[in-house]
Amino acid sequence: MTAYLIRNVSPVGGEPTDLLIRDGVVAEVGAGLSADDATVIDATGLVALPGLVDLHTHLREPGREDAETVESGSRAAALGGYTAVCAMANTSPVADTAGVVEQVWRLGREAGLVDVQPIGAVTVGLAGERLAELGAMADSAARVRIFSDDGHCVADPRLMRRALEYVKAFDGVIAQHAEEPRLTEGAQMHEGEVSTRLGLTGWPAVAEEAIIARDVLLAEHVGSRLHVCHVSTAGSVEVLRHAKARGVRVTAEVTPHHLLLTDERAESYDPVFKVNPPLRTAADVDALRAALAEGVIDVIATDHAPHAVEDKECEWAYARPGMLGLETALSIALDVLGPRWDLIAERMSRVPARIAGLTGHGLDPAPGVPANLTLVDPAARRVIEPAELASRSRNTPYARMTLTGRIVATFLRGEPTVLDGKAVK
Ligand SMILES: NC(=O)N[C@@H](CC(=O)O)C(=O)O
Ligand SMILES: [Zn+2]
Ligand SMILES: [Zn+2]
Repeated sequence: MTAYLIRNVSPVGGEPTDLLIRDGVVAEVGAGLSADDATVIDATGLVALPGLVDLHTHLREPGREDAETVESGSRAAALGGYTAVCAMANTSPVADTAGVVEQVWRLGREAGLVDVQPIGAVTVGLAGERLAELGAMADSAARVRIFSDDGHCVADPRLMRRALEYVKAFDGVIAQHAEEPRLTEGAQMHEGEVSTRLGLTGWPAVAEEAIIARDVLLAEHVGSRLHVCHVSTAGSVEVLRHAKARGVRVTAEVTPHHLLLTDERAESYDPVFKVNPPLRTAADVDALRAALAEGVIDVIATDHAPHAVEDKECEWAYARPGMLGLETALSIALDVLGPRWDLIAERMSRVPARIAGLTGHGLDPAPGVPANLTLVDPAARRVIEPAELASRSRNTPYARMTLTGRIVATFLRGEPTVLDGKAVK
């Protein structure tokens, strides 16, 4: 195993220093280190973050390997500065058995670019009728702790209650896609002024807020853990604030796109901007940003949702919802939050690692800590070229935009997965 000496890097909240990485861990931290056998990386001007952790990634394998594979998605993640991703269960077959989650987990190990932590489905086939084998998935080699029917809402309150009760035994968490299905039938975009003008069926904010309100009450009632996926409205923030003030065990995520883009993008009728939940208003974006800074929203999660060209480059009404996120998330966070590195580390690494129970991740470099970290050049600017992305899909909403910040290197347990901004394998 090669040792690496990272020279003159800025740790979060500290003065430039050197890091020596050896045998998978951070061996030494301090100015003026030397090691004859180490490969030296001049990191002047770079920031060292704990490796990013994504609570919400769609890797599409098994079933839609044309859109993404565990390997291609892992490479996109590493290039985005991630060292761990949680893979959503809406694959084909659905990840609702120990067999499927173990398959995804093994594929992640084989790719060896990030730790792939499978999420298990809450209900069999995501059909919302019967609980899946949550215990068997938790006991499997994949050690599943997060369960989600993402893509679908666990709409039946009795099933949701039973799922919350069930996962308490192993400190699991239910990650809810909050969408009251009866309020979003045929919905194409956010319900508001723009949808009225365009004549597209609206997805009202209340369809999200009503489910979050119900679920925080259920979580409180049974004393279990709830995580809310892709929060998108100002009203949801108020419900979460209220629940947290009451001590409910609820955490929440926001995506980069909901922090940056608004429903006005739909005016282009470009389906790249079609996503679930839909892009909302500028007032919602402002509320989400404030909630993220304040901690009412705990983490940024990408909801990286690759789709094949034929599912995306078609009429708006027929296009699948979802956009890529892994390779651009840090740049969007930097744009939205500014160079508040401690806040970025908190929202994109430390807190998501804690929610997922990934004990080797989300740790700032210190002697003996697993060397999961990423080096960022905050001054670099790059133009996003969809064809140059590592993802197998091209549905980025940032095509040809100039973004600030670039991942220079990522280390997974001391081994580089990215060097000089390029994937190592
Ligand atoms: N976000 C999306 O618009 N799509 C996701 C499903 C989801 O996250 O709900 C997908 O799987 O494509
Ligand atoms: Zn979802
Ligand atoms: Zn999703």
